[in-house]
Amino acid sequence: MTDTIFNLAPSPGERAKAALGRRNLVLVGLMGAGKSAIGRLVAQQLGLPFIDTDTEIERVSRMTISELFAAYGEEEFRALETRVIKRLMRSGPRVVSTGGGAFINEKTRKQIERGGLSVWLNADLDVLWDRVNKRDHRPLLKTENPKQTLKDLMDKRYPIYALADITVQSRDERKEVIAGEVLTAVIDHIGKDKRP
Ligand SMILES: Nc1ncnc2c1ncn2[C@@H]1O[C@H](COP(=O)(O)OP(=O)(O)O)[C@@H](O)[C@H]1O
Ligand SMILES: O=C(O)C1=C[C@@H](OP(=O)(O)O)[C@@H](O)[C@H](O)C1
Ligand SMILES: [Mg+2]
Repeated sequence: MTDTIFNLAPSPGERAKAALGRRNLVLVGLMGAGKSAIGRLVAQQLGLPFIDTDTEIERVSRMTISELFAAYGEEEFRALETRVIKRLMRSGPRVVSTGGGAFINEKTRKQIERGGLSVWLNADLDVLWDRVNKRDHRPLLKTENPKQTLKDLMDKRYPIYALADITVQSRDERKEVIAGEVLTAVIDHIGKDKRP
């Protein structure tokens, strides 16, 4: 009997999904914060579709992000990014992981504010560096001193990421734990919104 009652209690995923309604859950933050990896897990727990905007841009352009930067430059990439996010924010719900620069662009940020609930995956420099250092597919980090570049981007971008609806600390902890904290933060945030 107790078991039956226990099993009927909604899971954090179900509660967060109900709280989200038709809104998209949008992950923002710097390169290496875990937006793509955590977003995928969060979507699984919510039972919602998952879209990574970089993957979507690569799909529609039939080029990798590095190829796009090399052939057309960052400005053209940002224009594509804005267009993809605008389209995604028109319907929902789903989980959307953005590229690190998306939320920094004012036009894109306004679109996210209208169609989504934003979550900043905040992380310190050493955590980010450890993660991005393992791969070389990020064009903005192809500099003489990529760790310093990352630090400069943190200084510029963190005040803007801080405008997100919710902040979750991404750190040296299992991905499932961070994904669980995102769900709890969504439930808490929306609960607070509804209080008189
Ligand atoms: N909590 C975590 N623990 C260990 N590795 C992680 C964690 N979060 C992300 N990663 C790894 O760090 C790398 C960068 O993550 P990714 O999701 O691509 O970041 P972003 O999309 O924010 O740039 C990936 O290899 C990913 O698997
Ligand atoms: O920070 C940025 O401006 C960028 C981050 C990348 O995505 P991730 O944050 O998923 O690495 C990708 O969109 C592109 O290389 C530019
Ligand atoms: Mg990513």
